[in-house]
Amino acid sequence: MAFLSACTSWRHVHNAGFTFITKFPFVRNVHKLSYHISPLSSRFSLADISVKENNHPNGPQLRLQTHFFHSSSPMHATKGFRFPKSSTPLTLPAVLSVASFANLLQIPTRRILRDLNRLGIKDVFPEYLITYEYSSLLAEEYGFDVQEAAAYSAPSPKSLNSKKDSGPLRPPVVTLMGHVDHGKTTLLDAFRKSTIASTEHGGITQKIGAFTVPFDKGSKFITFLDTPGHMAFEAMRKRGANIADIVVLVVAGDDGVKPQTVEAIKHIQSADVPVVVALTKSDRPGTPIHKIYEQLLNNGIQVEALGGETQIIPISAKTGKGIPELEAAILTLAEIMEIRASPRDPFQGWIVESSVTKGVGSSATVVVKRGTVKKGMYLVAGKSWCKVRSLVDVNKKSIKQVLPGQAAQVYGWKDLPIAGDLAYEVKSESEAKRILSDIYRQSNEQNFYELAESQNEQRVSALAAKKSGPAAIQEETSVSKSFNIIAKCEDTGSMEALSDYLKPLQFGKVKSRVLYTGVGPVTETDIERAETSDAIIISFGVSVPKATFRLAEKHNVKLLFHNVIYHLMDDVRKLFALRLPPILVQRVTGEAIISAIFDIKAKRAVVHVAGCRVTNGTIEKSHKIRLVRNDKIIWSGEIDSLKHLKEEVTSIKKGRECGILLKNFDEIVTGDKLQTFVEEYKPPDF
Ligand SMILES: Nc1nc2c(ncn2[C@@H]2O[C@H](COP(=O)(O)OP(=O)(O)OP(=O)(O)O)[C@@H](O)[C@H]2O)c(=O)[nH]1
Repeated sequence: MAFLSACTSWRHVHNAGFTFITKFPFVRNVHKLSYHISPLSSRFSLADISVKENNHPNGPQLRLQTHFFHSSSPMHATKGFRFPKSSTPLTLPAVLSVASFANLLQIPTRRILRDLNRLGIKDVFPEYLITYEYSSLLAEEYGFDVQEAAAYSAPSPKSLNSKKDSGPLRPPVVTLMGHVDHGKTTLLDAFRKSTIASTEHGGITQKIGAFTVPFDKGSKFITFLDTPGHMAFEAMRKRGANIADIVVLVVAGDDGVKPQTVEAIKHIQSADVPVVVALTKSDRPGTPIHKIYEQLLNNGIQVEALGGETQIIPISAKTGKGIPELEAAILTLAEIMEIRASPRDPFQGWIVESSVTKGVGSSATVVVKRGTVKKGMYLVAGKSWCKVRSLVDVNKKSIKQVLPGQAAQVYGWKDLPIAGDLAYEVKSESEAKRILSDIYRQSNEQNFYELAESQNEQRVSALAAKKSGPAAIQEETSVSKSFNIIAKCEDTGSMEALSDYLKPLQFGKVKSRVLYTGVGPVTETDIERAETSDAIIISFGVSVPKATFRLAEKHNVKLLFHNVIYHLMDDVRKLFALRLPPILVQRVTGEAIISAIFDIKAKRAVVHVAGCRVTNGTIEKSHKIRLVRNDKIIWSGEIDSLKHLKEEVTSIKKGRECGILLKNFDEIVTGDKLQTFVEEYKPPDF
């Protein structure tokens, strides 16, 4: 097994025996298969295994070639079956059941089951799913010429940040990046003379906004992308850096370099994009400029004032100070970079955001990197295509075309493309459909492989658990505990951010499981699915009508609605904590300090009674009590007697004095603290 996995070039191994082809992502199946075939070696003389890695168009492949040669080989010795005389061409899907495979090959199912069994694949049945590498192996051994389906043929995009483009200069795409609340949107407002920042939910940006702003009396333009600073939106920031020609890194002068500034710098560096630093809020007193220079330098920004090439421009979006200098710096940098694109080239660009509007359908914000988008054109992006129905610019004005370096809303998508998808022009509806059918086929293959793998794995572990008895079954079920979530969002960008936050949630053996996410309102189907799968539903940014809340309540489904990511995160964590096994905690109900010790004669001996003043809460006689000395719990137990003056009482409130006799504990000293407490179960802090 280890031997097979170690092979990276043609090798020959004696005493082995058949052929299979596997794509790189499923190489781990090689291990499984090699495990499965091991029983064979004792039964058959197997001839030759060759392993080769080559440059297949679908990615690296491992090809293992072997030949059954022995007369006792199950395939060759099979009675009553005539192999195709010459190799008959056969195309196999990614995954199919044993029964369908048998049908396709016109070989009796029981014979295939038996041969699989002999190959070491035990407990197979007609519905058992076999993946391509198994089916192709078998089919070849039955004499078929297995042919692979055509590979995905979408045009591969040239680098969209190519500096080699010819054509006229185009407006630069400038992404604003930085830590939350450092002033990105307010800076954009200053450029646009708008007031977006004041209208945002929770005062934070939660989606990428694209705005084309005129400068120099309309002779020049810059297309700005505003990115969210909250930690949850890392994927959007990364995308923002990848799409940008230039990044403006926003750092608040009064706060300096913070975690999301550092993260933004990493994305800027990995996208290899030039940067200008805007030192915002410089109207506030005491901006420690040199400290910030050092922080930036320590994170790889070569500050101009310290001999590097990156300009740091102090600005105030409130007073307008430094704004013209920042604008000039961006335009000069763009001129030096000579960002060119021909409007006549085939269109290529990026989807930066996408959403569904009731009555209008799917729309996507597209940034054009080269070529022109016009009404009537055919576009493909991700798994969607579109005949451009209408175009709307950033001022919500209907336009006829979008030129390179500009952003606009494109309407007419058949399905919703996803933020971050590459968008490109195709010639016709039929070309778009052909490309998409290839894309879908590939993605279905991947899904099928995963489905088959998980089903087969489940079977293997179920069998193992059955053999090991009830304890193993118990262990298995406790591992698979999950906090199921269905999430509906306003747009694909927030859907991605929410998924990125939800998917890794885990505490001990309890894990989150995002059943699915979608764009649009919560539907009755979502509620029914949540009910059957014991899931909560999250609606992020899409308001939920009262009737939907009522329906969810009727089905006993928890439905959360939030506009602001950090409020949503708080609530999700609370609900997750409720699914965790509760922990036993001691809640202190009263505290008293021992100020004197009285020796009292009891029936047979002298006992020490603690003379106390209650300093916090109420001392309840019925509660448990513990003694704390030098911040350490020395003892815990029960109260034997609680007295106010001479009267036995059940409780004593803060500020009053009392005498406490502890049950079976006598070693008290003045200054000790007595705490009454109750024990309760509560969800662990998560
Ligand atoms: N005094 C002063 N306040 C500013 C300046 N720029 C932004 N602010 C304030 O800083 C706060 C945050 O500003 P935003 O523009 O929303 O910050 P942001 O970086 O876009 O925030 P996120 O997008 O949520 O990451 C707001 O209260 C602004 O009014 C500035 O130059 N001077």
